[in-house]
Amino acid sequence: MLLIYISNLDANSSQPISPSAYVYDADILPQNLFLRAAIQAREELVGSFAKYYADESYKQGSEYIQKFTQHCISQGVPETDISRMLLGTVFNNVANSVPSAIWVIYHIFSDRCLLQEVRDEVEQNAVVKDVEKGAMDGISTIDLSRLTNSSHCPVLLSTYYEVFRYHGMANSVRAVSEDHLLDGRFLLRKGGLVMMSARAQHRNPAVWGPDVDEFCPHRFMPDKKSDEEQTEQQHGRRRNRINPAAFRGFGGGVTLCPGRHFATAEILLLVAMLVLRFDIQPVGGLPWATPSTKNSSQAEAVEQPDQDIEVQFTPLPGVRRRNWYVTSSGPRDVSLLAQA
Ligand code: HEM
Repeated sequence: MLLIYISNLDANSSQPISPSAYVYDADILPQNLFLRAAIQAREELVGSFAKYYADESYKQGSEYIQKFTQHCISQGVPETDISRMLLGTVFNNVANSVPSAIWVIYHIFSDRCLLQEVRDEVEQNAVVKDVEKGAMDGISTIDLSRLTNSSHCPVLLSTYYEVFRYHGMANSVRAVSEDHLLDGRFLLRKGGLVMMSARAQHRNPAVWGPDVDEFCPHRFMPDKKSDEEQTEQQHGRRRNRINPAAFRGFGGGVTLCPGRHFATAEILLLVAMLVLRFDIQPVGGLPWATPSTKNSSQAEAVEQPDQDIEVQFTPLPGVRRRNWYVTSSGPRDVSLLAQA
């Protein structure tokens, strides 16, 4: 087996691709020898989930677990495979959704101006019903479709995408099904594997511009086209805009993450609840420390902070005893998540 690692795919450019490393030939890395501890840990978890199903404990599980299991059963998935699939979804939720949520919360709350912008747009555009019962009590309803729509919550969504651009580190793996000369330079041999690093793509200045190494929450704001740009487009010329294919936060192609809308809904709802209900400050006082990420597991799609960030929640006045409901009124507009 041949594994090729491509680190500099520039989706906007026809410049040659520069692989940073090619590695490993000839099936010399048998899994059970080199990955023994990982495989053993995986099998232990699968065993625990199998017991969870065998003694029907899952029936006391969350609605998510119930629906997941019912779906697997209705699709004829064998019982032994359900516990393996459950391990996959738990891994995705814990390993990817949790650090992603942490980064969105961190970036919004550590920037007072950004916090105010997000708070204002969520309050004004995503809270659709506010039935007051008294000064403190009340029922508020958040529309998930508006949270995930760039015409209603552009700053929140732009910050969300920027988190995946800046902290995304997925390595998409593809098997080579036939010999192929990539870009006229690199021979991909049938039977080999190709790994594509999102981190390299997300840090390519040719695609993202000179501020590629900065976290820019407004980077993905919907375009407000200038007159000049509109004229350029009318004449069939296109500016060098961000190519959606350069965004690999959730991978791409046929293995584009099928959990992306679920993850987006749960993260944006959590963030909306936090900005509407709390102020969050670091326990040790300002400024916020930026945690390092050098110990991040390469198996995960998003960097993980090396240190805990201890924070203090202060409830905002006026919303302490409010009940919150969630509705979903229409289609989402998460264009960067829709690309295949
Ligand atoms: C913020 C959270 C998440 C991130 C950043 C993320 C990212 C990714 C990435 C980068 C891939 C690889 C795509 C490729 O190779 O091109 C992937 C695949 C996958 N993800 Fe997610 N994911 C997240 C959440 C979830 C959740 C919550 C689930 C399930 C409940 C899920 C289920 C899957 C599955 C099943 C695949 C494999 C798809 C296939 O091979 O066809 N993901 N994800």
